[in-house]
Amino acid sequence: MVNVHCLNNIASVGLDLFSDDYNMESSYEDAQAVLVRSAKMHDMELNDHLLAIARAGAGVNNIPLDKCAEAGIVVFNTPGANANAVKEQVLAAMLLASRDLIGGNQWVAENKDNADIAKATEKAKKAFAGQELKGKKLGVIGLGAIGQLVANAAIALGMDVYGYDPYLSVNAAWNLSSKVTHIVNVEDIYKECNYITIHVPALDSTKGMINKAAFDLMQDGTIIVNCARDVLVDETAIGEALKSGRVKKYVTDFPNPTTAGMEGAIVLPHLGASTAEAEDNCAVMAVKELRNYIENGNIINSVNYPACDMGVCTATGRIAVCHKNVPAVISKITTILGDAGVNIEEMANKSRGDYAYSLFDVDKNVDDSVIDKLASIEGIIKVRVVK
Ligand SMILES: NC(=O)c1ccc[n+]([C@@H]2O[C@H](COP(=O)([O-])OP(=O)(O)OC[C@H]3O[C@@H](n4cnc5c(N)ncnc54)[C@H](O)[C@@H]3O)[C@@H](O)[C@H]2O)c1
Ligand SMILES: O=C(O)CC[C@@H](O)C(=O)O
Repeated sequence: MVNVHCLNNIASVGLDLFSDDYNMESSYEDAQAVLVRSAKMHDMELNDHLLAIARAGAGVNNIPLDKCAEAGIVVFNTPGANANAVKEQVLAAMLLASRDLIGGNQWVAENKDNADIAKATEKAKKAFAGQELKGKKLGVIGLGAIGQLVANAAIALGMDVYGYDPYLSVNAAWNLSSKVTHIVNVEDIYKECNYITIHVPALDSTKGMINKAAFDLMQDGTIIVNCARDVLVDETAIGEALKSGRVKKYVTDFPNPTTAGMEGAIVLPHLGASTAEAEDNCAVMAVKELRNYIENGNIINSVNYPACDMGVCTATGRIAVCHKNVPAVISKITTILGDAGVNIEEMANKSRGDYAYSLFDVDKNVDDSVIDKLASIEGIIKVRVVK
């Protein structure tokens, strides 16, 4: 039985994919597999028997990735599974920032008892007039799963789209409309665009990237949309930019003591991925990733270990090894297996930064004493008999 614990609500269509070999009632302390959305895991204990964490979503800044890698815990996310939901919210955000639909709706609610509301409407409505998206310049910072969908949708709405992503993947580039202007210096986005939307992960290198220096380059009346993470924007500086009129509206999906109630901000309660479709997609992908890792040792869509996929094991046994990316680990493993009379029928060895992962399909069951010898090799973090 494999113990599974969910730290957040995970859609049942995903959880239903676990077979009877999984115990869904496990506590966090006893879990071998954890499913999580936004729960903050940085201060949580990581148990020795924890094998994997799957983030049903894109952002993994709530998970201590290095600490997990060091403990041989493979962390997965679900790339692209909620991208359409966020794209649709970004379009809504740009529209809400362009037309005062929120103010207009509030006016109607406040005047609901006025018998002459229809007449009063025609006088009052000029206070809520806005501007169109068509023909405006949109800067998209980060052209991954979400950014590329936003860029393409904005092209379809008649916007002039500028895209910036120095690390753009080949796949993302293939999916991007050729009408998107490729920007190599993000400052050009700040200078040129009427709307700017950000879709990059929260990393040390991206925190505060939209800051006072960026606002100083912008035109008066720029609209900023942030459905990525609050830390990407210097929110003290954006408060000042809203007061000065440099920024006309700040739409953010992340309420915090600085943004909640901020004049000129439209603050949403982290709803970007909150559609039934996105929640289902994320849950299904996350559970499939966990099952593939636990049952086959395969790693697909990890954010702290390399991809490594040998399919379903057809040999007698399979051993999975999380280890440091240092010389001679593989030769030491093969020597120990060879000395034990175990033949390796197939193997894979992949690395990612400081960490590596290896799978060995072997011709006989390996006893515990051999596994203990493998585990004692310097640089080996975790050894698991998958089959
Ligand atoms: N509001 C929500 O509910 C919600 C939902 C999903 C994702 N998100 C956030 O959005 C982020 C992006 O999601 P995604 O699915 O598009 O991820 P992704 O990994 O597919 O795309 C991120 C892109 O950012 C690019 N990038 C990294 N550093 C950059 C930089 N300094 N400048 C420009 N580009 C840079 C990468 O090359 C990549 O193409 C997530 O990390 C998450 O924080 C929020
Ligand atoms: O799980 C959620 O609701 C939010 C997910 C989102 O922030 C993400 O990074 O994928």
